[in-house]
Amino acid sequence: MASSYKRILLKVSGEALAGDNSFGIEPPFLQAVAKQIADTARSGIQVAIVVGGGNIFRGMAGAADGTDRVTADLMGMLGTMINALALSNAITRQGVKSKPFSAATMPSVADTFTARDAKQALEEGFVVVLGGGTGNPFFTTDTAATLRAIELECDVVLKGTKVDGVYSDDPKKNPEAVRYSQIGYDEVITRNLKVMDTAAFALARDSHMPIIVYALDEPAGLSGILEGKGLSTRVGDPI
Ligand SMILES: Nc1ncnc2c1ncn2[C@@H]1O[C@H](COP(=O)(O)OP(=O)(O)O)[C@@H](O)[C@H]1O
Ligand SMILES: O=c1ccn([C@@H]2O[C@H](COP(=O)(O)OP(=O)(O)O)[C@@H](O)[C@H]2O)c(=O)[nH]1
Repeated sequence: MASSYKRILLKVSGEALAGDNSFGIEPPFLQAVAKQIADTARSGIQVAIVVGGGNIFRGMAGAADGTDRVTADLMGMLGTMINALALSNAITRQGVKSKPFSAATMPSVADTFTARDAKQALEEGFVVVLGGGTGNPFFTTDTAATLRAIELECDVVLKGTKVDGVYSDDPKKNPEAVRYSQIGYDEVITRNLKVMDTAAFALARDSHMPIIVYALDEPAGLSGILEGKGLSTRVGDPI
């Protein structure tokens, strides 16, 4: 079955690039993620990526150590930019055109994100890799993913992570937790299911933007998930 999606936004967490380590970028994991993205792009789907930075620096952790939160979040956003450059380059090495954009102005590093320029790049066949989150402190790259998906008129947000969907409780802590195959926005928010933050789910709800949560090591891969194969959870309007 072919995918019905024309343009998708994939959120890749920073930790996915660190593999078994908690810090930095592990080349085999970077290449594996880049290959999944390149395969999907080659199938004709336009792909925008928002990349996290948890493998480099989290603002909350910096603030807990005494750095002021705004400075710590700027450091976190710079971390996401390092990942964006690495991932965009890895996608190019897979033989697919890719262009990084930055939410913050840093002209010698990457073009500054505008929806207009990013959409044009998508239409020209580039995979766009968006670093710098929303460009504002106190936000996360999950919220950035939802925001950019809405701005770029994507059909869906894919959240590639370490678990294969949204569970009734954190599956890493509670082995009794059960996975939903689909769930409504209000239910994830009221049950406080933490696979993405509330701001991201609320933004998605208000724009009716569906979110698919799946494991980055899912054997069906991103292309399979987009064709409805493998394990995942779809968060959307209740049916
Ligand atoms: N109800 C839940 N369903 C699924 N995962 C959950 C839930 N509650 C907490 N989690 C945790 O959320 C994590 C996925 O979010 P992600 O943003 O990729 O990780 P992190 O925020 O640690 O970088 C999973 O590793 C999982 O342990
Ligand atoms: O819009 C944003 C997105 C990210 N960040 C900072 O960047 C860090 C890394 O992003 P995130 O924690 O979302 O990365 P992930 O968990 O996806 O690897 C965060 O902790 C924040 O400090 C921010 O300030 N504003």
